[in-house]
Amino acid sequence: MTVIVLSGPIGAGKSSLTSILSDYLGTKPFYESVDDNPVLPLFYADPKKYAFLLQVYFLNTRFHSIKAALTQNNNVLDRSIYEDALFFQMNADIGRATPEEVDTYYELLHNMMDELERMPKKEPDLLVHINVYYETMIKRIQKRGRPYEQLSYDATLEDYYKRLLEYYKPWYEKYDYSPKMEIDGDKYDFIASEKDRKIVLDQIVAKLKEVGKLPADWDKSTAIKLDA
Ligand SMILES: Nc1ncnc2c1ncn2[C@@H]1O[C@H](COP(=O)(O)OP(=O)(O)OP(=O)(O)O)[C@@H](O)[C@H]1O
Ligand SMILES: Nc1nc(=O)c2ncn([C@H]3C[C@H](O)[C@@H](CO)O3)c2[nH]1
Repeated sequence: MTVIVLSGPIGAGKSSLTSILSDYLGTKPFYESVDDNPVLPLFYADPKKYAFLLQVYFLNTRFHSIKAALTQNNNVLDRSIYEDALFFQMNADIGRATPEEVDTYYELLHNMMDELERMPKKEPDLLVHINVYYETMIKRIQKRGRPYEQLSYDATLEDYYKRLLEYYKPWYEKYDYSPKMEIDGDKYDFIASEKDRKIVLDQIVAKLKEVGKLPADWDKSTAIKLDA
């Protein structure tokens, strides 16, 4: 049973790579709740009012996803519960949560993490982190075109996105729930370029072999599925 979690800033390419990777490995994708998320547009319209509610919404959906992923066979998760506190802490640090909300959030998070400790499989097998510079992030956000994420919708989003990038570096360094690896999301266009997609998939396969989650002689052309 192999569980891969993806991480990275907004627009880094997590959903896209989740789809590519799960397709390639023949595993099940778990996507972040965005288009069906009723709180997300409310948050971007009034972040101070909705930061806590949005976080509880994401935390709840991420808890469901990680529990399902850790109990079923072979999954890829687009952003996981391990990234949740990064977002909440950043929003709290810029005054979007009361001390009571901060306390309640961390109590809830710790409760959920304790539950995961009791699962037969407790942690993912690999974290794949996509790095992007601010310029790439903005280009991708514009390309995808969600109205409420655009700088033209709210000019303060520039600070928010830059700050988010700063929170990711220490977060990645500290992350120790599983082996981890970084993908250069600035350099590789794994959407349009077949060559780049192959390079990125090869990097991930090499890491899965290194951590013993794929046999050393695994090859896509002859493989049926990931090692159970
Ligand atoms: N490596 C890449 N090269 C070129 N375009 C990319 C790349 N990765 C993603 N994109 C494009 O950037 C946009 C954002 O990608 P995607 O939705 O996968 O990001 P995400 O990390 O899941 O974002 P979010 O954090 O908001 O959920 C999409 O239009 C996608 O086609
Ligand atoms: N505040 C907040 N907390 C989260 O945990 C979180 N996770 C994702 N997002 C926002 C980023 C993209 O706009 C959009 C899709 O990733 O949702 C979040 N926002």
